[in-house]
Amino acid sequence: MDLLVSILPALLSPHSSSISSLLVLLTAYLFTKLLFTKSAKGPLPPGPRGLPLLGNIFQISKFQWLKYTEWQKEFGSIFSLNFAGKSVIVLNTREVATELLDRRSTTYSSRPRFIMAGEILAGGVVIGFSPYGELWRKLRKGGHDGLNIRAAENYYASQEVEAAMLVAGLMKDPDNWDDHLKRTAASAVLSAVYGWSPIESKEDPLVTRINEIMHRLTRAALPGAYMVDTFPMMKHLPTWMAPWKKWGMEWYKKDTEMFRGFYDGVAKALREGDAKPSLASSLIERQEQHRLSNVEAAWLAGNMFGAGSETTAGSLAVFLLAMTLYPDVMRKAQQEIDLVVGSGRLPTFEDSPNLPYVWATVKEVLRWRPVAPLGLPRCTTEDDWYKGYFIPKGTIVIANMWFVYNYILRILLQSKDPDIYPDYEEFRPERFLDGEENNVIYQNTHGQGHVAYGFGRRICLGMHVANNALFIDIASMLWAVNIEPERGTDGKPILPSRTDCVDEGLVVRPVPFKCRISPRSPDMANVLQIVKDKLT
Ligand code: HEM
Repeated sequence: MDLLVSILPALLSPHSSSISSLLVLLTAYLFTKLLFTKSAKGPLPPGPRGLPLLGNIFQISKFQWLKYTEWQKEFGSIFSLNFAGKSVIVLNTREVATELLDRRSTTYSSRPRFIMAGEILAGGVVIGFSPYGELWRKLRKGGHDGLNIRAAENYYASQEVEAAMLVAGLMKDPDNWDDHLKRTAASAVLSAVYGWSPIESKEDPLVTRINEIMHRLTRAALPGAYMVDTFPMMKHLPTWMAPWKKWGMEWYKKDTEMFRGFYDGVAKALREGDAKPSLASSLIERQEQHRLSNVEAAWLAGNMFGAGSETTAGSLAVFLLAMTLYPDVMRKAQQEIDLVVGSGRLPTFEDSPNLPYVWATVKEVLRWRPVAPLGLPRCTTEDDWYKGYFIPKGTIVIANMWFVYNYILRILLQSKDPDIYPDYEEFRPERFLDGEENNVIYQNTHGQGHVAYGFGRRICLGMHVANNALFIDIASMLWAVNIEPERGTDGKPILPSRTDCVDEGLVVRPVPFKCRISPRSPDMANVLQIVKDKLT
């Protein structure tokens, strides 16, 4: 995801414009305008007025999901925008997102074309960028095999070890909590993907190398970054006329070699009977059945790091923010853990059925501040009509989860209990539990209770692995430490901002903030011994 937030912000961002890209956009506008005028078969959904030719691109603020939420008030559940001739629709309610992205998923499951990022730099084999079709189906099935809800259980043991390492890191070096979150998220994804042993630092050279690939792809997906994305014909220029193409192809070669190396390493370990369960090992075992080439399988595995690492780390940062602001929630979750787990050992996945409040906290983290508030953009593959509005083939579709996820809860809770209705801005895990501590499953949320993992056929492929990682990390942190606001010299708490966020391209996360992380038990040596026992 990877390119999650980056792509769309990028597609829409006025900040990246230069004179040349403006010219490109203008020309593109004239072509597309002509096309759209000819093919229009009905009114587009309503939307804000834009500038002649350039449409709405300069009206999009830095955090565009907030702007969309504002426009939703004026235009309702679905509105359309014009980005220099490119038609975009934004979905703002559960009804419309479920109707289009879930029920009509044959038409709404493709992605916009990313020529430089997806086709040249990544050889057309990045699952998140792939158009809806045969290749995407193969990749998705292969990925599903190693990441589905059952397969995700194979990674319990390594996720528990990661959580113990996280706790040890936070206890010894609490001020750098963000580094520990990033390390653990990266390490846990690599372990699930390749079965590797934990990495020691977020600066590990392999992690840096994979991060570079993901950031290269993300940057290349920005509009105006490469003219070939506006003039697809340029893809066919010979490399002597197109140095960018040569550069892209060279990186593709190098990155493919690296991903092949990782993949072949797992194949070797499998042959030697020394491989831990992982996505790569499941791909190797069933590669023929999935009809995946070595390169496709190697990139499929390699991509997961980009999709899973920063999203998980960002969500853990949201958790720390919530605990800093909502001490009652922290204490309630700790009480549950103390009752079920006690103080003599760390929580494990065996405790999972007995920790409903911790699970509700995981869901609330994902609902309250989704790290991918716009998901990944979709693209329609057929003309469509919705409530009398025409949605042409090739329209970019954005689900504004920032609004949708709040909206779902508002509507559902309103019908159940009007008293709970106004509090959707609060962090309140109880909304996911009935009075008896059973999980409440809201309809049309793919069993999650929120839509932070997206919709329909392209819903997040790694959501079970992500849920489990969040669960065990959160349970272990709550077991080991208290998380409180910093205090000023006057002893008063300095509360971090509830809402300020930073768009890091890959994810949207809370702005850096300080909090005080301290061991719960006065006997820190004993706790560290328990952690150490877990790690040996
Ligand atoms: C808290 C963590 C995570 C969040 C919030 C998240 C969220 C998302 C979202 C919103 C999408 C777009 C879905 C759509 O188009 O409707 C997505 C796609 C994807 N995610 Fe995640 N994700 C997370 C973790 C992971 C992990 C751990 C992995 C892999 C191990 C992963 C792999 C993927 C892949 C491969 C896709 C592309 C699916 C496709 O296009 O078919 N994600 N994710």
